[in-house]
Amino acid sequence: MHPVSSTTDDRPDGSPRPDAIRAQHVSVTYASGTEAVKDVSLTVPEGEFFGFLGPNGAGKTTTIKALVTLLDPTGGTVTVNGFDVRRDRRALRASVGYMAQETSVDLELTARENIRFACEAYGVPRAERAARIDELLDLVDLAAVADDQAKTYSGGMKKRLDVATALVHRPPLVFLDEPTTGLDPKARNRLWEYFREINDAGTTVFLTTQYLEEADQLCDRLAVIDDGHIVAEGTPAELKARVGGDVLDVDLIDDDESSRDRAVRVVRESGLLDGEGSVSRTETGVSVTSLHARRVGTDLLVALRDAGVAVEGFEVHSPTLDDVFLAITGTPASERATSADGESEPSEGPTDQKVGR
Ligand SMILES: Nc1ncnc2c1ncn2[C@@H]1O[C@H](COP(=O)(O)OP(=O)(O)OP(=O)(O)O)[C@@H](O)[C@H]1O
Repeated sequence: MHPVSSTTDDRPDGSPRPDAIRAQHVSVTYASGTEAVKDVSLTVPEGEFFGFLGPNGAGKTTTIKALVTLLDPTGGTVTVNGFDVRRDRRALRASVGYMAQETSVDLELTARENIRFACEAYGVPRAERAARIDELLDLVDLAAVADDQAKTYSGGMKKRLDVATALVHRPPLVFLDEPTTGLDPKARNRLWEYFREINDAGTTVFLTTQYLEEADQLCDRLAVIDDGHIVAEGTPAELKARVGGDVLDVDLIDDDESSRDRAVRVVRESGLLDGEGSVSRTETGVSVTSLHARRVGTDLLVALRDAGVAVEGFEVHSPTLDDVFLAITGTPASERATSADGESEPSEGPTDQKVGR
């Protein structure tokens, strides 16, 4: 796999930005034998908002853990903020913030107390703590409830508190592991604002997500991981351009597997796509990507009807990152979910612990 190349602008004086993350041929095999990460190479320059996108179980969390020294890679080399993941573990950990998927908030404590605890754990000088706590409470809009116990907070508020605790030591690089999973759209949008603010202030962000829209909204550049391999990389616009054409999504009344397969055959055999484009099953029907999707859409619907395939609805649109995933892997992201058992320990891995603590 080729390393993910940088497209971020150089500095004003023309010198290239140093790399915040440099990972070469990284692999992680768990003791169970699961090869969770296979030959992953990526480079993230300072200041970038980088997205690591992939379905459930693709290897996102394992990659982050290898980057922040919570797991030892089975193979490959990693430097983060110039620190080697094997040789400079302590310095590396002190130089990054990490918001894990599971909350680290102590529900019995208030927001202020949670942040103060994180300041102590990260060694923020005593004299600076009060101001730092107020600054972070403001950043994540929790000042008004700062002295309420965290158990009274909504899911979104707890996530915001997690963001604040990951930032207490002002790390130049922050890892956000699926930070908005399970949140409603309003809470998600609010978190996006903070992530943008953090990045605008100069912090490099490495975000993992299953939400293609999230990656599209926030990220300068993306890598898509599937089954431990990086399968695509580029800016959101570049990835969408890879789809090559517009997308016709057709929902079927009978959307069982054989009906969807039949619809795929009908589209392929219709000859309407002039030998280009692609057609794949979706969860509820079929998706046709073609340079001619807009022009031949109606004819395709007629062909389906004539073949006895009942159509419930359809839509033609410009490609989204969902379409990118489908085009790259041939399967919708949602159909590729595998269960992350999370049971056995990695072959060389130390136990999980919060970075910097
Ligand atoms: N501790 C572990 N022991 C054994 N296998 C594991 C362990 N943790 C994860 N895996 C497996 O490694 C693979 C990658 O999992 P990982 O959690 O890195 O994926 P992910 O992309 O972060 O997914 P999710 O969105 O579910 O967090 C999966 O097959 C998962 O079942």
